[in-house]
Amino acid sequence: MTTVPAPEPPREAGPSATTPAVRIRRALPRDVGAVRDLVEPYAQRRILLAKELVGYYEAVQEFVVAEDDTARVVGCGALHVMWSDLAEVRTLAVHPDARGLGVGHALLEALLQHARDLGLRRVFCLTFEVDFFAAHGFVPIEGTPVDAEVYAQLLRSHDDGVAEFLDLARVKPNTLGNTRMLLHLT
Ligand SMILES: CC(=O)SCCNC(=O)CCNC(=O)[C@H](O)C(C)(C)COP(=O)(O)OP(=O)(O)OC[C@H]1O[C@@H](n2cnc3c(N)ncnc32)[C@H](O)[C@@H]1OP(=O)(O)O
Repeated sequence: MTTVPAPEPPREAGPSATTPAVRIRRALPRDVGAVRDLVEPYAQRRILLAKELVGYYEAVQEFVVAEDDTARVVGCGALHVMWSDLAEVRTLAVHPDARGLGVGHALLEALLQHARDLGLRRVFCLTFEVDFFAAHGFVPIEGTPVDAEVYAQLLRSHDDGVAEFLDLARVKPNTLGNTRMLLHLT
């Protein structure tokens, strides 16, 4: 569990400098409703992958959330392990009121630290937010960064996110315009 200090005051016009501190912590099953409410508007705009409510409960142990000093969940993100050395950052979302204040950065850093703690070497993401991820060391890639044997194993997954990672035809409409990015952890 990490406590994130109060974000720096906005550098330009933006939310008030009185923005409360946020705390990054593991998501609990009771957070699922708030996480779904956070993600849903972005999913409707096809920025994030839509999920059924049951899907959030199934994945809750992959999630961290950011809560403000009123215990309101203002951000979330997940780390999904793909293979022995590889995971994907998923469902990173910050409430529109809280964007541009460092909450997304704090969530992503927590997920990347979790990846390091798990002994992973590489983290993938599929995103429209290329500059944000590039600022954290991700670089755009082409194709799927696994060998043919691992690719064949991953094809056995029923997970839509894995299908997107593999760039399968059935999920191409979900991924149009997204950039595939990879980070090598240090
Ligand atoms: C793998 C995936 O999940 S891809 C999907 C990613 N999610 C989305 O696209 C959903 C919609 N977007 C969002 O929810 C958010 O904008 C995110 C998650 C992309 C980023 O979260 P935010 O909290 O807005 O990001 P954060 O504030 O940490 O950083 C954004 C920018 O604001 C800047 N910033 C940070 N703190 C402050 C501050 N106090 N004042 C002004 N700017 C600031 C950062 O430096 C950064 O600038 P940069 O992009 O030039 O480096």
